[in-house]
Amino acid sequence: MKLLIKAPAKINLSLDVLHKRPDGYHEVEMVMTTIDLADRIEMSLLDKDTIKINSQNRFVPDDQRNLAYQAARLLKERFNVKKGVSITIEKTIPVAAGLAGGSSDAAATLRGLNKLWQLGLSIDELATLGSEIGSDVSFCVYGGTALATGRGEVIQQLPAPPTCWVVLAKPFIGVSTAEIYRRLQIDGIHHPNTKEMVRAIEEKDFKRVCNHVGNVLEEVTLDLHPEVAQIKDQMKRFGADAVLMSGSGPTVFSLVEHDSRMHRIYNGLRGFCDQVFAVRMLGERHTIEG
Ligand SMILES: C[C@](O)(CO)[C@H](O)COP(=O)(O)OP(=O)(O)OC[C@H]1O[C@@H](n2ccc(N)nc2=O)[C@H](O)[C@@H]1O
Ligand SMILES: Nc1ncnc2c1ncn2[C@@H]1O[C@H](COP(=O)(O)OP(=O)(O)OP(=O)(O)O)[C@@H](O)[C@H]1O
Repeated sequence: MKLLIKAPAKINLSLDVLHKRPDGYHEVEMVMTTIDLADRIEMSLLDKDTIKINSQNRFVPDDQRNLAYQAARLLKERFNVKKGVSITIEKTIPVAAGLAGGSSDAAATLRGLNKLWQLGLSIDELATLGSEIGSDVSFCVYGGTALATGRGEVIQQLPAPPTCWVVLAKPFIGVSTAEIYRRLQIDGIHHPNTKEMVRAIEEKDFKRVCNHVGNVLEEVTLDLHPEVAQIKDQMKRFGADAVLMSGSGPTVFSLVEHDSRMHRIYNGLRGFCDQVFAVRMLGERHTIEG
């Protein structure tokens, strides 16, 4: 038996850090949404009781470091599964880019194996399990658009944001999420207005969404990698309606209403960046399966 499942990337429309917690994580308030840029995960049952990971991408580990492997192992251990699985990851989402690629592969693996191994778990149960793998995994289990709090694992669904283009550009660098959080100076943070972002989405007000994008990790990554600021400047110059770094970076995205400007930004950034994409947001939760 075989299953093919999509693992979409996310962007953070806003990302705020409230304080550092005693467990070392940061208490966050984030508005996240999935986009039409996805890895394809193929899962097939194995007679042998093992987890096999295959990927052509040289940056993707094929052992227990892979978050998809960790998802399969978690389900096997927790539910005493004696079957094996072969997981092939066709990577489209740039690696270590702030787009939750690994987290989404893990979430897709949880959803897929729930079917393949006939575990009968609810989506909420899968999301709770996902939080044991990484802070972004719970959101990725649901997909769609959400307000994420706690360390990122407390998910409150939101309606689809207003329709627009998302143009993404990733410079030739990778970023460590742990290092960016470590370097963040909590005092003196300029907090984005999360409530206003949520309201703008609920009212499908594109201009207001654009006015309230914000990411407190941006400054930290920009200090380390000035090329991220250059990409932001270029996108603004080419006419983006809003420009922001996603997650801990280094990928920068712009929100664009008009097709002509989307083309201008996309063509202007190609050649200058490692990878450039122009995609739509997926909107609400139910659209991500398949
Ligand atoms: C930057 C974001 O991607 C935004 O969506 C997330 O906050 C990070 O999510 P993630 O990569 O799934 O994070 P995890 O794998 O759980 O943690 C990686 C590292 O980031 C730091 N980390 C992560 C999440 C959080 N709320 N506070 C933290 O301080 C911790 O040092 C942790 O060791
Ligand atoms: N399935 C996977 N795909 C990509 N990278 C993976 C995967 N599993 C483990 N990794 C490891 O995780 C690291 C971070 O990769 P990933 O693409 O998930 O980062 P990210 O998009 O910045 O994550 P986030 O936005 O959640 O912080 C990589 O350097 C890689 O070694």
